[in-house]
Amino acid sequence: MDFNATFHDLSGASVFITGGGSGIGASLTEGFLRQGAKVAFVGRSDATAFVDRMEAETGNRPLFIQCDITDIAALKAAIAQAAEAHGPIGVLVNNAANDQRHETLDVEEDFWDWSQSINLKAYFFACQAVIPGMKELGGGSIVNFTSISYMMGNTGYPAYTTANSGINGMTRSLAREFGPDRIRVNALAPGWVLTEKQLDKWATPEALAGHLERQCLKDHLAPQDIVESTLFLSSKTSRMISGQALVVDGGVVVSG
Ligand SMILES: NC(=O)c1ccc[n+]([C@@H]2O[C@H](COP(=O)([O-])OP(=O)(O)OC[C@H]3O[C@@H](n4cnc5c(N)ncnc54)[C@H](O)[C@@H]3O)[C@@H](O)[C@H]2O)c1
Ligand SMILES: O=C(O)[C@H](O)[C@@H](O)[C@H](O)[C@H](O)CO
Repeated sequence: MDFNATFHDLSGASVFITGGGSGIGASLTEGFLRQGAKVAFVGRSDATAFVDRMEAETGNRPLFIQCDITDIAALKAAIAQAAEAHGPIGVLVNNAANDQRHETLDVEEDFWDWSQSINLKAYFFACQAVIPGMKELGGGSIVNFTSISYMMGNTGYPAYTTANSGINGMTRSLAREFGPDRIRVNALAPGWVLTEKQLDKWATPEALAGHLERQCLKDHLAPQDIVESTLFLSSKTSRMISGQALVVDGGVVVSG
């Protein structure tokens, strides 16, 4: 993968990424590794082949910890393990999510709780778990992945869009509370990013064409298009940016 920017302070930084083994997360892992960061990531399924490939391609081996983030005790233990290996976490990227489609009238309580536990609850408790270490470090950066889906008023996954919106509220509140500790908390809202999963599951030619119609820029987004924005929010380059939502969507959501 080719990146333009170097963020010098990310070299040697202890970075924790949820869902860093596939989709956008895999590109994030690679992006941070190429900056020389010490990267730990969690995911549900074994990622040894990906870790080996990353080491071969970047010369920097990430630490993979198998963990289902709906198990908050396991998530906290994974963060503690990463901090033990790499030092206190200076950058947290809450990236893992699940955009499984569902109809409002079909949703049962169990599905709702499952969706919120991945798409919102795990985000909060990951933030809570890294904050004491960030205080020790004298600061840190948290990047919470959300989506433009709720801004577009998309249908077909209301539990997911509810969580996406909640992430922005949580981001602003934590940014206010921990700003005095120099901990920055921002959200990053991608547009439609053509990961293998999206291509496999939802990207019909009609849906792709309709979405491109709504973008100012007429190229589809790829996972690597999200990486440098994340590195920027993670790095001290953005030292006075906190409580914001950065939209990276090719210009679907145009403000003003
Ligand atoms: N791809 C898009 O078009 C798009 C658009 C807007 C926002 N986003 C956001 O970007 C982020 C990444 O999306 P993506 O498309 O790469 O998703 P993805 O489904 O391709 O990957 C998600 C990752 O999270 C992991 N994960 C999911 N549930 C988990 C669990 N319970 N425990 C541990 N790990 C778990 C998966 O294993 C995977 O590695 C998400 O926050 C998503 O909301 C994506
Ligand atoms: O993660 C998401 O938010 C969704 O999975 C995607 O479907 C796109 O964002 C949406 O299609 C944009 O219109």
